[in-house]
Amino acid sequence: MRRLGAAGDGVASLPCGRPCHVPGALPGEQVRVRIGDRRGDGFSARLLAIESASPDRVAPPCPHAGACGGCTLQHLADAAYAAWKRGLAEAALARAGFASPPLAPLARSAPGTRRRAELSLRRADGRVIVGFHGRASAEVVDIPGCLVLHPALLAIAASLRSFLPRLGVLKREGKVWLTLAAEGVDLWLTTDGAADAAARSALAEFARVAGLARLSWSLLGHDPDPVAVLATPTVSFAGVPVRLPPGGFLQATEDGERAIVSAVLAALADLPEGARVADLYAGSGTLTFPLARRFRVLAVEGDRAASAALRSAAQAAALSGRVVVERRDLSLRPIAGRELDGLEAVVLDPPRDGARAQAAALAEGPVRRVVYVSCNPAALARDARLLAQAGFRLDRAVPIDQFLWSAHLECVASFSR
Ligand SMILES: C[S@@+](CC[C@H](N)C(=O)[O-])C[C@H]1O[C@@H](n2cnc3c(N)ncnc32)[C@H](O)[C@@H]1O
Repeated sequence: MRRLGAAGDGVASLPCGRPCHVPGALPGEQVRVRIGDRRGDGFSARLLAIESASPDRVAPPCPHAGACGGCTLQHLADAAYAAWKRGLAEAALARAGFASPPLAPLARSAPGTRRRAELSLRRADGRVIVGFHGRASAEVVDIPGCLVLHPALLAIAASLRSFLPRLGVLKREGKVWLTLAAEGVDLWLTTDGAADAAARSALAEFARVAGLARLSWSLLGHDPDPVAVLATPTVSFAGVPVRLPPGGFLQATEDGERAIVSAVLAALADLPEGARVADLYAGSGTLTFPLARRFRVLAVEGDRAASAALRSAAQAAALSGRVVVERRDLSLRPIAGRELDGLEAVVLDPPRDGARAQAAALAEGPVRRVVYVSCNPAALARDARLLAQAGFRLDRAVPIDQFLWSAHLECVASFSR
Protein backbone atom coordinates (compact mmCIF):
# COMPACT_ATOMS: atom_id res chain seq x y z
CA MET A 1 0.00 0.00 0.00
CA ARG A 2 1.36 3.42 -0.95
CA ARG A 3 -0.56 5.86 1.24
CA LEU A 4 -3.65 6.58 3.32
CA GLY A 5 -6.36 8.24 1.26
CA ALA A 6 -8.62 11.08 2.41
CA ALA A 7 -11.24 8.60 3.65
CA GLY A 8 -8.66 6.71 5.75
CA ASP A 9 -8.36 3.73 3.40
CA GLY A 10 -5.06 2.29 2.25
CA VAL A 11 -4.45 3.21 -1.40
CA ALA A 12 -2.35 1.10 -3.76
CA SER A 13 -1.65 1.42 -7.47
CA LEU A 14 -2.97 -1.42 -9.64
CA PRO A 15 -0.81 -2.66 -12.53
CA CYS A 16 -3.06 -0.61 -14.86
CA GLY A 17 -2.02 2.49 -12.90
CA ARG A 18 -5.43 3.07 -11.35
CA PRO A 19 -5.78 3.52 -7.55
CA CYS A 20 -7.21 0.74 -5.44
CA HIS A 21 -8.81 1.74 -2.10
CA VAL A 22 -8.59 -0.86 0.65
CA PRO A 23 -10.38 -0.12 3.96
CA GLY A 24 -8.32 -1.40 6.89
CA ALA A 25 -4.97 -1.44 5.06
CA LEU A 26 -2.02 0.81 5.98
CA PRO A 27 0.83 2.33 3.98
CA GLY A 28 3.81 0.02 3.59
CA GLU A 29 1.73 -3.13 4.08
CA GLN A 30 1.52 -6.02 1.67
CA VAL A 31 -2.03 -7.27 1.59
CA ARG A 32 -4.23 -9.71 -0.30
CA VAL A 33 -7.50 -8.17 -1.47
CA ARG A 34 -10.58 -8.91 -3.55
CA ILE A 35 -11.15 -6.14 -6.08
CA GLY A 36 -14.71 -4.80 -5.94
CA ASP A 37 -16.68 -1.92 -7.43
CA ARG A 38 -15.43 1.12 -9.29
CA ARG A 39 -14.56 3.99 -6.96
CA GLY A 40 -13.68 7.35 -8.50
CA ASP A 41 -11.05 6.76 -11.14
CA GLY A 42 -10.07 3.42 -9.57
CA PHE A 43 -11.57 0.55 -7.59
CA SER A 44 -12.42 -0.39 -4.05
CA ALA A 45 -11.25 -3.70 -2.65
CA ARG A 46 -11.90 -5.91 0.37
CA LEU A 47 -8.97 -6.75 2.62
CA LEU A 48 -8.55 -10.55 2.74
CA ALA A 49 -5.20 -10.92 4.50
CA ILE A 50 -2.25 -8.83 5.69
CA GLU A 51 0.94 -10.50 4.44
CA SER A 52 3.31 -8.03 6.05
CA ALA A 53 2.03 -5.54 8.62
CA SER A 54 3.04 -1.92 9.10
CA PRO A 55 4.95 -1.09 12.29
CA ASP A 56 2.19 1.50 12.82
CA ARG A 57 -0.51 -1.18 13.00
CA VAL A 58 -2.10 -1.53 16.47
CA ALA A 59 -4.99 -3.56 17.87
CA PRO A 60 -8.14 -1.39 17.61
CA PRO A 61 -9.24 -0.44 21.14
CA CYS A 62 -13.01 -0.54 20.43
CA PRO A 63 -14.94 -3.84 20.40
CA HIS A 64 -16.97 -2.60 17.39
CA ALA A 65 -14.00 -1.65 15.18
CA GLY A 66 -14.27 -3.09 11.70
CA ALA A 67 -18.06 -3.52 11.87
CA CYS A 68 -19.07 0.03 12.81
CA GLY A 69 -18.47 2.67 10.14
CA GLY A 70 -18.08 5.50 12.68
CA CYS A 71 -14.33 5.03 13.27
CA THR A 72 -12.14 4.00 10.36
CA LEU A 73 -8.61 4.34 11.77
CA GLN A 74 -8.44 2.64 15.13
CA HIS A 75 -5.83 0.25 13.73
CA LEU A 76 -3.30 3.07 13.23
CA ALA A 77 -0.83 4.04 16.00
CA ASP A 78 -1.65 7.37 17.58
CA ALA A 79 1.36 9.40 16.36
CA ALA A 80 0.88 8.21 12.77
CA TYR A 81 -2.86 8.90 13.02
CA ALA A 82 -2.29 12.48 14.25
CA ALA A 83 0.27 13.10 11.49
CA TRP A 84 -2.15 11.78 8.84
CA LYS A 85 -4.98 13.97 10.11
CA ARG A 86 -2.83 17.08 10.18
CA GLY A 87 -1.68 16.15 6.68
CA LEU A 88 -5.30 16.24 5.44
CA ALA A 89 -5.42 19.97 6.21
CA GLU A 90 -1.98 20.52 4.70
CA ALA A 91 -2.96 18.73 1.48
CA ALA A 92 -6.26 20.62 1.19
CA LEU A 93 -4.55 23.99 1.56
CA ALA A 94 -1.82 23.01 -0.87
CA ARG A 95 -4.52 22.06 -3.40
CA ALA A 96 -6.00 25.54 -2.88
CA GLY A 97 -2.66 27.07 -3.86
CA PHE A 98 -1.02 27.56 -0.46
CA ALA A 99 2.11 25.41 -0.60
CA SER A 100 3.79 24.73 2.79
CA PRO A 101 0.88 26.23 4.75
CA PRO A 102 1.66 27.64 8.22
CA LEU A 103 -0.02 24.82 10.11
CA ALA A 104 -0.46 24.64 13.90
CA PRO A 105 -0.24 21.31 15.75
CA LEU A 106 -3.39 19.16 15.66
CA ALA A 107 -5.86 20.18 18.40
CA ARG A 108 -7.37 16.97 19.77
CA SER A 109 -10.43 15.69 21.61
CA ALA A 110 -10.17 12.80 24.05
CA PRO A 111 -12.19 9.56 23.77
CA GLY A 112 -15.54 9.65 25.56
CA THR A 113 -16.11 13.37 24.98
CA ARG A 114 -18.38 13.48 21.90
CA ARG A 115 -21.45 15.34 23.16
CA ARG A 116 -23.58 15.19 20.01
CA ALA A 117 -24.48 12.13 17.95
CA GLU A 118 -26.93 11.00 15.30
CA LEU A 119 -27.73 7.33 15.81
CA SER A 120 -29.69 5.06 13.51
CA LEU A 121 -32.41 2.69 14.70
CA ARG A 122 -33.44 -0.65 13.18
CA ARG A 123 -36.05 -3.07 14.45
CA ALA A 124 -34.79 -6.64 14.02
CA ASP A 125 -35.76 -9.96 15.64
CA GLY A 126 -37.75 -8.43 18.50
CA ARG A 127 -35.06 -5.94 19.45
CA VAL A 128 -34.01 -2.49 18.31
CA ILE A 129 -30.45 -1.83 17.21
CA VAL A 130 -29.23 1.62 18.28
CA GLY A 131 -25.99 2.46 16.54
CA PHE A 132 -24.04 3.72 13.57
CA HIS A 133 -24.12 2.49 10.00
CA GLY A 134 -21.49 -0.02 8.95
CA ARG A 135 -18.83 1.21 6.55
CA ALA A 136 -20.54 2.13 3.21
CA SER A 137 -23.46 -0.04 4.28
CA ALA A 138 -27.17 0.29 5.05
CA GLU A 139 -26.73 -2.12 7.97
CA VAL A 140 -26.90 -0.57 11.46
CA VAL A 141 -24.32 -1.80 13.97
CA ASP A 142 -25.04 -1.81 17.70
CA ILE A 143 -22.42 0.17 19.63
CA PRO A 144 -22.89 -0.41 23.38
CA GLY A 145 -19.13 -0.20 23.94
CA CYS A 146 -18.50 2.89 21.76
CA LEU A 147 -15.33 4.69 22.90
CA VAL A 148 -15.97 8.10 21.39
CA LEU A 149 -19.41 9.02 22.76
CA HIS A 150 -19.77 10.81 26.08
CA PRO A 151 -20.95 8.36 28.81
CA ALA A 152 -24.17 10.38 29.22
CA LEU A 153 -25.08 9.67 25.57
CA LEU A 154 -24.13 5.99 25.89
CA ALA A 155 -26.40 5.69 28.95
CA ILE A 156 -29.36 7.09 26.98
CA ALA A 157 -28.59 4.78 24.04
CA ALA A 158 -28.69 1.86 26.50
CA SER A 159 -32.07 3.02 27.88
CA LEU A 160 -33.40 3.29 24.32
CA ARG A 161 -32.42 -0.34 23.63
CA SER A 162 -34.73 -1.42 26.45
CA PHE A 163 -37.55 1.01 25.70
CA LEU A 164 -37.84 1.12 21.91
CA PRO A 165 -38.86 -2.53 21.27
CA ARG A 166 -42.18 -1.66 23.03
CA LEU A 167 -42.73 1.53 20.99
CA GLY A 168 -45.05 0.62 18.11
CA VAL A 169 -44.41 3.87 16.21
CA LEU A 170 -40.93 2.59 15.44
CA LYS A 171 -42.02 0.14 12.78
CA ARG A 172 -38.77 -0.68 11.02
CA GLU A 173 -36.43 2.26 11.21
CA GLY A 174 -35.77 5.63 12.72
CA LYS A 175 -33.10 8.01 13.93
CA VAL A 176 -32.21 9.63 17.18
CA TRP A 177 -30.18 12.80 17.73
CA LEU A 178 -28.60 13.13 21.17
CA THR A 179 -27.08 16.38 22.40
CA LEU A 180 -25.60 16.88 25.84
CA ALA A 181 -26.67 20.28 27.19
CA ALA A 182 -26.06 21.82 30.63
CA GLU A 183 -29.42 20.44 31.91
CA GLY A 184 -28.95 16.91 30.57
CA VAL A 185 -29.48 15.13 27.27
CA ASP A 186 -31.72 16.62 24.59
CA LEU A 187 -33.20 13.81 22.48
CA TRP A 188 -34.96 14.01 19.12
CA LEU A 189 -36.48 10.76 17.92
CA THR A 190 -37.77 10.29 14.38
CA THR A 191 -39.72 7.17 13.46
CA ASP A 192 -41.42 5.67 10.42
CA GLY A 193 -44.79 5.47 12.20
CA ALA A 194 -47.01 8.30 13.52
CA ALA A 195 -47.28 8.85 17.28
CA ASP A 196 -50.79 8.87 18.78
CA ALA A 197 -51.63 10.15 22.27
CA ALA A 198 -50.65 6.83 23.88
CA ALA A 199 -47.25 6.80 22.17
CA ARG A 200 -46.65 10.40 23.20
CA SER A 201 -47.39 9.65 26.81
CA ALA A 202 -45.06 6.59 26.65
CA LEU A 203 -42.36 8.87 25.23
CA ALA A 204 -42.94 11.47 27.97
CA GLU A 205 -42.68 8.75 30.61
CA PHE A 206 -39.44 7.50 29.02
CA ALA A 207 -38.04 11.06 29.15
CA ARG A 208 -38.83 11.26 32.86
CA VAL A 209 -37.40 7.85 33.77
CA ALA A 210 -34.27 8.28 31.64
CA GLY A 211 -33.63 11.74 33.15
CA LEU A 212 -33.67 13.56 29.81
CA ALA A 213 -33.82 17.35 29.66
CA ARG A 214 -36.16 17.24 26.65
CA LEU A 215 -37.60 14.69 24.25
CA SER A 216 -38.89 15.68 20.83
CA TRP A 217 -40.46 13.36 18.29
CA SER A 218 -41.22 13.56 14.56
CA LEU A 219 -42.12 11.37 11.65
CA LEU A 220 -39.02 10.70 9.53
CA GLY A 221 -38.27 13.77 7.43
CA HIS A 222 -40.38 16.17 9.53
CA ASP A 223 -39.49 18.90 12.02
CA PRO A 224 -39.15 17.97 15.70
CA ASP A 225 -42.13 18.44 18.00
CA PRO A 226 -41.28 18.67 21.74
CA VAL A 227 -43.18 15.93 23.63
CA ALA A 228 -41.62 16.37 27.09
CA VAL A 229 -39.61 19.33 28.36
CA LEU A 230 -38.30 18.64 31.84
CA ALA A 231 -35.70 21.43 31.61
CA THR A 232 -35.03 23.63 28.58
CA PRO A 233 -31.64 22.52 27.22
CA THR A 234 -29.15 25.38 27.13
CA VAL A 235 -25.51 25.86 26.21
CA SER A 236 -23.39 28.87 27.11
CA PHE A 237 -21.18 30.66 24.61
CA ALA A 238 -18.82 33.20 26.21
CA GLY A 239 -21.13 33.20 29.24
CA VAL A 240 -24.29 33.87 27.20
CA PRO A 241 -26.90 31.12 27.71
CA VAL A 242 -28.60 29.99 24.49
CA ARG A 243 -31.73 27.81 24.45
CA LEU A 244 -30.84 25.02 22.02
CA PRO A 245 -33.52 24.23 19.44
CA PRO A 246 -34.32 20.49 19.16
CA GLY A 247 -31.68 18.93 16.88
CA GLY A 248 -29.80 22.24 16.78
CA PHE A 249 -26.15 22.28 15.76
CA LEU A 250 -23.47 22.16 18.45
CA GLN A 251 -19.74 21.54 17.90
CA ALA A 252 -19.14 17.83 18.52
CA THR A 253 -16.87 18.16 21.57
CA GLU A 254 -16.22 20.88 24.14
CA ASP A 255 -12.49 20.67 23.41
CA GLY A 256 -13.21 21.09 19.70
CA GLU A 257 -15.41 24.12 20.36
CA ARG A 258 -12.71 25.69 22.57
CA ALA A 259 -10.05 25.12 19.90
CA ILE A 260 -12.23 26.61 17.15
CA VAL A 261 -13.19 29.66 19.20
CA SER A 262 -9.64 30.35 20.29
CA ALA A 263 -8.26 29.98 16.74
CA VAL A 264 -10.90 32.40 15.43
CA LEU A 265 -10.27 34.96 18.18
CA ALA A 266 -6.49 34.67 17.74
CA ALA A 267 -6.86 35.36 14.03
CA LEU A 268 -8.65 38.64 14.80
CA ALA A 269 -6.67 39.64 17.90
CA ASP A 270 -5.15 42.72 16.25
CA LEU A 271 -8.46 44.22 15.09
CA PRO A 272 -9.57 47.28 17.07
CA GLU A 273 -12.30 47.03 19.73
CA GLY A 274 -15.72 47.69 18.22
CA ALA A 275 -14.68 46.66 14.68
CA ARG A 276 -17.51 45.29 12.51
CA VAL A 277 -17.21 41.57 11.92
CA ALA A 278 -19.58 39.15 10.20
CA ASP A 279 -20.17 35.64 11.57
CA LEU A 280 -21.66 33.70 8.66
CA TYR A 281 -23.30 30.30 9.20
CA ALA A 282 -23.59 31.39 12.82
CA GLY A 283 -25.74 28.50 14.13
CA SER A 284 -26.88 29.29 17.68
CA GLY A 285 -23.92 31.57 18.40
CA THR A 286 -20.85 29.43 19.18
CA LEU A 287 -18.65 32.11 17.60
CA THR A 288 -21.04 35.09 17.70
CA PHE A 289 -20.91 35.61 21.45
CA PRO A 290 -17.13 35.20 21.89
CA LEU A 291 -16.71 37.65 18.98
CA ALA A 292 -19.23 40.07 20.53
CA ARG A 293 -16.98 40.55 23.56
CA ARG A 294 -14.75 42.76 21.38
CA PHE A 295 -16.58 43.42 18.12
CA ARG A 296 -19.91 44.46 16.66
CA VAL A 297 -21.18 41.30 15.01
CA LEU A 298 -23.49 40.64 12.08
CA ALA A 299 -24.56 37.02 12.63
CA VAL A 300 -26.13 35.33 9.60
CA GLU A 301 -27.75 31.91 9.79
CA GLY A 302 -30.12 30.08 7.47
CA ASP A 303 -31.98 27.87 9.91
CA ARG A 304 -35.13 29.39 11.37
CA ALA A 305 -34.87 27.81 14.84
CA ALA A 306 -31.13 28.44 15.23
CA SER A 307 -31.37 32.10 14.17
CA ALA A 308 -34.34 32.62 16.52
CA ALA A 309 -32.40 31.05 19.43
CA LEU A 310 -29.43 33.26 18.65
CA ARG A 311 -31.56 36.41 18.43
CA SER A 312 -33.39 35.81 21.69
CA ALA A 313 -30.13 34.94 23.51
CA ALA A 314 -28.61 38.22 22.32
CA GLN A 315 -31.71 40.13 23.46
CA ALA A 316 -31.78 38.42 26.87
CA ALA A 317 -28.08 39.24 27.36
CA ALA A 318 -28.74 42.90 26.42
CA LEU A 319 -26.43 42.47 23.42
CA SER A 320 -28.89 43.60 20.75
CA GLY A 321 -26.81 46.74 20.13
CA ARG A 322 -23.72 44.63 19.50
CA VAL A 323 -25.16 41.60 17.73
CA VAL A 324 -27.41 41.89 14.70
CA VAL A 325 -28.95 38.59 13.61
CA GLU A 326 -30.15 37.97 10.06
CA ARG A 327 -31.79 34.82 8.78
CA ARG A 328 -30.67 34.19 5.24
CA ASP A 329 -29.74 31.41 2.85
CA LEU A 330 -26.11 32.18 2.06
CA SER A 331 -25.94 29.72 -0.85
CA LEU A 332 -28.75 31.54 -2.66
CA ARG A 333 -27.94 35.02 -1.38
CA PRO A 334 -24.37 35.37 -0.12
CA ILE A 335 -23.32 38.58 1.66
CA ALA A 336 -21.90 40.42 -1.32
CA GLY A 337 -21.09 43.75 -2.94
CA ARG A 338 -21.96 46.84 -0.89
CA GLU A 339 -23.10 44.68 2.03
CA LEU A 340 -19.45 43.87 2.66
CA ASP A 341 -18.47 47.55 2.98
CA GLY A 342 -17.30 48.45 6.48
CA LEU A 343 -16.69 44.86 7.58
CA GLU A 344 -13.18 44.46 9.02
CA ALA A 345 -13.39 40.70 8.85
CA VAL A 346 -15.68 37.86 7.85
CA VAL A 347 -15.77 34.59 9.76
CA LEU A 348 -17.56 31.75 7.98
CA ASP A 349 -18.32 28.28 9.30
CA PRO A 350 -20.31 26.50 6.58
CA PRO A 351 -21.69 22.94 6.57
CA ARG A 352 -19.86 20.06 4.85
CA ASP A 353 -20.62 21.20 1.33
CA GLY A 354 -18.75 24.43 1.99
CA ALA A 355 -19.52 27.99 0.91
CA ARG A 356 -18.79 28.27 -2.80
CA ALA A 357 -21.06 31.26 -3.48
CA GLN A 358 -20.03 33.10 -0.32
CA ALA A 359 -16.31 32.49 -0.96
CA ALA A 360 -16.74 33.82 -4.50
CA ALA A 361 -18.42 36.97 -3.11
CA LEU A 362 -15.58 37.45 -0.62
CA ALA A 363 -12.99 36.99 -3.38
CA GLU A 364 -14.66 39.78 -5.38
CA GLY A 365 -15.41 42.06 -2.42
CA PRO A 366 -13.41 44.56 -0.34
CA VAL A 367 -12.98 42.61 2.93
CA ARG A 368 -9.31 42.11 3.81
CA ARG A 369 -9.60 39.49 6.52
CA VAL A 370 -11.38 36.12 6.24
CA VAL A 371 -11.43 33.31 8.80
CA TYR A 372 -12.78 30.09 7.32
CA VAL A 373 -13.87 27.37 9.77
CA SER A 374 -14.08 24.22 7.72
CA CYS A 375 -15.43 20.76 8.54
CA ASN A 376 -14.51 19.28 5.16
CA PRO A 377 -11.01 19.52 3.66
CA ALA A 378 -12.35 18.99 0.11
CA ALA A 379 -14.72 21.99 0.37
CA LEU A 380 -11.98 24.03 2.04
CA ALA A 381 -9.61 23.30 -0.86
CA ARG A 382 -12.22 24.41 -3.41
CA ASP A 383 -13.29 27.60 -1.56
CA ALA A 384 -9.81 28.65 -0.40
CA ARG A 385 -8.63 28.44 -4.01
CA LEU A 386 -11.03 31.32 -4.81
CA LEU A 387 -9.42 33.35 -2.03
CA ALA A 388 -5.90 32.48 -3.24
CA GLN A 389 -6.80 33.58 -6.76
CA ALA A 390 -8.10 36.89 -5.36
CA GLY A 391 -4.75 37.64 -3.69
CA PHE A 392 -5.40 36.46 -0.15
CA ARG A 393 -2.48 34.93 1.72
CA LEU A 394 -2.86 32.22 4.32
CA ASP A 395 -1.66 33.49 7.72
CA ARG A 396 -2.30 30.41 9.84
CA ALA A 397 -4.28 27.19 9.83
CA VAL A 398 -5.28 25.20 12.90
CA PRO A 399 -6.35 21.57 12.26
CA ILE A 400 -8.86 20.35 14.85
CA ASP A 401 -9.82 16.72 15.43
CA GLN A 402 -13.30 16.49 16.97
CA PHE A 403 -14.12 13.17 15.30
CA LEU A 404 -11.50 10.87 16.75
CA TRP A 405 -10.48 7.89 14.58
CA SER A 406 -12.59 9.09 11.65
CA ALA A 407 -11.60 10.85 8.44
CA HIS A 408 -13.49 14.03 9.46
CA LEU A 409 -11.38 17.07 10.16
CA GLU A 410 -12.10 20.65 11.18
CA CYS A 411 -9.68 23.40 10.23
CA VAL A 412 -9.64 27.12 11.05
CA ALA A 413 -7.80 28.91 8.25
CA SER A 414 -7.13 32.65 8.50
CA PHE A 415 -6.53 34.67 5.36
CA SER A 416 -5.64 38.31 4.76
CA ARG A 417 -4.75 40.63 1.91
C1 LIG B 1 -21.04 23.88 10.81
S1 LIG B 1 -22.49 24.67 11.40
C2 LIG B 1 -21.74 26.01 12.27
C3 LIG B 1 -22.62 26.71 13.25
C4 LIG B 1 -21.90 27.62 14.24
N1 LIG B 1 -20.94 28.50 13.59
C5 LIG B 1 -21.24 26.84 15.33
O1 LIG B 1 -20.02 26.81 15.43
O2 LIG B 1 -21.97 26.25 16.14
C6 LIG B 1 -23.12 25.34 9.94
C7 LIG B 1 -24.34 26.22 10.10
O3 LIG B 1 -24.70 26.71 8.81
C8 LIG B 1 -26.10 26.74 8.68
N2 LIG B 1 -26.39 26.69 7.24
C9 LIG B 1 -26.35 25.61 6.43
N3 LIG B 1 -26.60 25.97 5.15
C10 LIG B 1 -26.80 27.31 5.17
C11 LIG B 1 -27.10 28.27 4.17
N4 LIG B 1 -27.24 27.90 2.89
N5 LIG B 1 -27.23 29.56 4.53
C12 LIG B 1 -27.09 29.93 5.80
N6 LIG B 1 -26.82 29.07 6.82
C13 LIG B 1 -26.68 27.77 6.50
C14 LIG B 1 -26.58 25.54 9.46
O4 LIG B 1 -27.92 25.71 9.87
C15 LIG B 1 -25.58 25.53 10.64
O5 LIG B 1 -26.09 26.28 11.71
